[in-house]
Amino acid sequence: MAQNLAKPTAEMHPLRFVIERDEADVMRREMGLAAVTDLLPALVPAAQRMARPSISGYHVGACALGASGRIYLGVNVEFPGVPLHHTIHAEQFVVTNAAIHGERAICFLAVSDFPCGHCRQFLQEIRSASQIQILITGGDFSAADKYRPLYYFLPHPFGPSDLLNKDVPLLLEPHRNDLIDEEDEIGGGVEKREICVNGLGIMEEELRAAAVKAAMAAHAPYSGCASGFALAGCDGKVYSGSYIESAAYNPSVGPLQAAVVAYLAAGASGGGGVGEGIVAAVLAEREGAAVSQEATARTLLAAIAPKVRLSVYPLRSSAGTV
Ligand SMILES: O=c1ccn([C@H]2C[C@H](O)[C@@H](CO)O2)c(=O)[nH]1
Ligand SMILES: [Zn+2]
Repeated sequence: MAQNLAKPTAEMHPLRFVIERDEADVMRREMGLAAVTDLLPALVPAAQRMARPSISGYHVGACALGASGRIYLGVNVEFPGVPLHHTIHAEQFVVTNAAIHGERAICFLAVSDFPCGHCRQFLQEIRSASQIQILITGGDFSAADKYRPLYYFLPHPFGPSDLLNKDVPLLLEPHRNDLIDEEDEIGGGVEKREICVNGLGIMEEELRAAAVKAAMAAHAPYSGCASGFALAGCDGKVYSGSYIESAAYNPSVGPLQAAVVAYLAAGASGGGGVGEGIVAAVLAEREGAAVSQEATARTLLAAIAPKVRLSVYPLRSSAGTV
């Protein structure tokens, strides 16, 4: 299908995945737009151009406005060599991007295409999801005229309230999973081994701590398998992401996918493959839970960064549940 990704308004600005409130206001005024909600659809083509659809060639872009006033961009990311279910949808990317940056709510969302059923379901993990206002900028249906609430796109939803008590935190709400880091317990912190790559010294301990912190923040109320993933780039920086479960299970975003979102959102991968520049990887996950991310994470990591060895750190739940 032909996709028109060129739109002059979005061309004017550098491509970034997080736009601060003040910057968004400057952009809005420069573009002569009345409201920040008009800026979201204007940025969708810029988001589309940053997509990584190396299998389909189909660029999906999403722009979300957070309660903080920040704008988050999201794109679809495809992974050649592994099954299609590893794909990150643009809507999943934008929500994961917001979660990584500590956003507490998403109010408005502009997307280049209709969100698929799986994305409509994924959005249900956010409290009051049915009120999120969504505008579609492309497609045959002329929905670009106005925002409509998520319940218009997904009436009669199945969601967290079908499985969880009301007091369980939902996605974007603060999580503090009750986990004990076994390495810390046994040795008072792992031996500080240096992984020297490209002349850079990257502390495994720093990666492990980032992965554990991400696991503490994971949204895993259905399996209890909280997990987090940390990647090191050849710039010596650490990028981490938390596992996000869906009440319907299948639309969940794995911890490595979440870390890939952090990596791409920071512009760390350059223009090449998604895994370009990744030099080290760490998974921290609760052991003995009903599910495990390790095998899947190894498969995906081998596809995007074949030379990188994965370190896995087990975590224990102090309360017996997460
Ligand atoms: O809601 C949707 C539907 C599809 N895609 C992506 C997934 C895949 O990369 C490509 C073709 O399905 O479009 C999204 O990002 N969001
Ligand atoms: Zn989707």
